[in-house]
Amino acid sequence: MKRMPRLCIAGGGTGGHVMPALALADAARERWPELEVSFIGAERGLEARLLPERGESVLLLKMHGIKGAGWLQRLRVLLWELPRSVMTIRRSWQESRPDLLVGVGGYASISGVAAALLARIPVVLYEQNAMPGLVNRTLGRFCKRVMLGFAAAGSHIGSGVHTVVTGNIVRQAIMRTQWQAHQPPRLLVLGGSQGARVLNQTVPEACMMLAREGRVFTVTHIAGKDEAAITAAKACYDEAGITADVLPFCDDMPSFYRGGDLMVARSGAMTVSEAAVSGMPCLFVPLPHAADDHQRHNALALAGSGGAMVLEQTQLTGEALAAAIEACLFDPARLAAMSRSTLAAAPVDARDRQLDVLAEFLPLNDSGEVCA
Ligand SMILES: CC(=O)N[C@H]1[C@@H](OP(=O)(O)OP(=O)(O)OC[C@H]2O[C@@H](n3ccc(=O)[nH]c3=O)[C@H](O)[C@@H]2O)O[C@H](CO)[C@@H](O)[C@@H]1O
Repeated sequence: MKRMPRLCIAGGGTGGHVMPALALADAARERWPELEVSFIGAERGLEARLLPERGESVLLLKMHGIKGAGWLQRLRVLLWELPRSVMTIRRSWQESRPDLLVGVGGYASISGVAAALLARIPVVLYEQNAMPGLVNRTLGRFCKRVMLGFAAAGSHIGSGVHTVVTGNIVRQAIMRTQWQAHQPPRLLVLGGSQGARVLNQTVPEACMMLAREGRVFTVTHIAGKDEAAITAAKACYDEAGITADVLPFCDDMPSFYRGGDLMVARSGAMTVSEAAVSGMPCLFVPLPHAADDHQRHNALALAGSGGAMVLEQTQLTGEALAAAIEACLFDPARLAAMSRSTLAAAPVDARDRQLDVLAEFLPLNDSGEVCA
């Protein structure tokens, strides 16, 4: 029987890992229609909902993260959950061994990468952030390539690691969005894929102050799953007479980006890259305790081009945020200039660059088609 070439994408947990994984799968299928793509994820991750909804084939592992966990939980993960997951993965490969595994980060990535290395399957890692995480820095030397979402990450990875700056791969529908000014102006709020408490509290407060000064604008606010925060933010916008949509999660991010003039956001890697490709002017509030301060490094990639401003969470009061929003949202010329600057920093050819890296390790014939 003819055996189709197979790509396995391992990782997930939050949107910052799942969304680029989906974008990569779509791109790979488009370039190589015969390629079989499967995923390895965690039962607790966002992928457990999103991938089956899309009809994707996914092996979901019973795994917990170790970030912020106590030592007992860490030991349990490292000595029990990780080896068990590796065995589960290797068993699943008895029938359908992949030709290449891409580790996109998150809980399930480590198990997938470990299983692939043990089975001598080529591994490519994908680091989305401008400051690479410990796992990629450590495992990188055992893998064929490490694809970098931001060029700045390169200087933080050891010399024994083969890195390729590809940029972050953004879903095609978001690539097609184009920034345009609206009247009245529209403010977007995005606390990453899980919401951000500080934005849920401070942005409605700042908006209330602006409304009291007679400013007219609308708000779309993605707040995460915290029901109490959603209710409180809605009440604040209503009291100020602001037309606002507050939602826990948005499944239509292209419309979200199309519908805004300025975004206040956390600076997760994909938020920053999506803002760049859609030309979205931004006020970023980096997560202060992100590992190695990676959210600040991500934000600086756009701030350096002039398309974004970075606001410190420690100094983020309603007044300070209101002043920053005021300075941008009601100045069409400034917004347009910021939009041009974000676009100039956009990873426009990340898709091709990532596929070119994968092509080095997939079984392809001379015409670049996958071969059985
Ligand atoms: C708290 C935390 O650990 N955050 C990390 C996590 O962020 P997080 O998961 O928030 O990731 P990003 O900001 O990088 O990306 C969020 C992704 O989810 C999508 N999205 C978001 C909200 C929504 O309602 N709908 C939706 O589809 C966005 O379009 C984007 O594709 O992974 C990132 C990438 O490694 C890191 O930079 C962040 O530091």
